[in-house]
Amino acid sequence: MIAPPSAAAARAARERSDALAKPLGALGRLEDAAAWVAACQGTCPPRPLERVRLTVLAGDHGVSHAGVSAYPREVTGAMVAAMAGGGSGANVLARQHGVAMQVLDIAVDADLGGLGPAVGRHRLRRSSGSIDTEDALRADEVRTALDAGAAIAAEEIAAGADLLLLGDLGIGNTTPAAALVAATFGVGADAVVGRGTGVDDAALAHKTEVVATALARAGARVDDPVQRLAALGSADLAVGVGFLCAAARAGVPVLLDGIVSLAELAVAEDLEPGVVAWCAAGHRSTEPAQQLALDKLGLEPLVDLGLRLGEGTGALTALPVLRSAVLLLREMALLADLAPGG
Ligand SMILES: O=C(O)c1ccc[n+]([C@@H]2O[C@H](COP(=O)([O-])O)[C@@H](O)[C@H]2O)c1
Ligand SMILES: Cc1cc2nc[nH]c2cc1C
Repeated sequence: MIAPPSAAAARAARERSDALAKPLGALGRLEDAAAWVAACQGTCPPRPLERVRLTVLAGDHGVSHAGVSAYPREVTGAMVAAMAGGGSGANVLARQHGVAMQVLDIAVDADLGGLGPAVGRHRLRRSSGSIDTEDALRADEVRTALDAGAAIAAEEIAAGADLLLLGDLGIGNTTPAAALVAATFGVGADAVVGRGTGVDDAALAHKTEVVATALARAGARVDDPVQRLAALGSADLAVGVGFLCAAARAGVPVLLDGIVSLAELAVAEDLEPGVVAWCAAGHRSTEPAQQLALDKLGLEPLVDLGLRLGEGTGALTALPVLRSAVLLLREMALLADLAPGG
């Protein structure tokens, strides 16, 4: 069990919130958000979230050859290059909000060596297995991926981070993510599969079949989180699980993104109970699996704008809201200090 954030700091934050120059509860869920940051930092009022870092984990998926996405597999490598060059949606928002951002090629089906050594320094393999017909990974590859995720989180924390953001990039990745959510919470493919990049009705039905086939193929092995990642996950998803576990162990809070980060958290919480307390939900994605995981894990997202881009863009969009919550708790006057009569 991972040690929880400070209950005493959360209590102090609630008391301070109640004492601010406003009607009781008038800042709504911003009060919850500020209390979460205070609890994670173990201090009230919490420090401003100045040093924020985003890691985008990129990988390809065997199922992207199986008609489950609206876009071809080649987009993954092209988007990693765009991101390394600063042109993705996530780059725009990271620049706007002063977030240090990196993209890592974990298992892209392309040679991205031309982007320089940093992008590929945690590369594990070329694509992951097609989960409807074979395991995504061997169990030893899952363990290597979990260790890589922990090493990436450690690098980010060593660079100085008040808050970590986790993003994803990979054509087809909503299929293994949905399968992991279904297996974790014991629901069927129908309850988790969504349109991802925008598949039509026929492809949605096919994608549901692919997830159902994968779940049937994996069988009872999915009760074990490592076997679940091996059977239904991918290298990049397993790295994300290791990243979340390590951040929580180190007591560094994480702002989550869409379906992939929620699937990663669902498995992480099984692997090391207590991770979820160190995570906040950035946004509500359009994917049913993300909404199901949010509900099951007891998380309420900060924003709900119909985003379905991935890359960490939902977390980046929510970041100013979280920052506002912290500043309000730090800087507002107290009701008791107001001059009588104004
Ligand atoms: O974050 C989300 O909830 C989300 C929802 C739909 C699509 N995506 C992004 O789109 C890609 C996966 O979609 P798909 O249809 O190829 O499985 C991948 O690069 C994700 O980052 C992301
Ligand atoms: C262009 C494009 C950009 C993306 N960014 C994350 N997923 C993506 C999927 C596509 C297709």
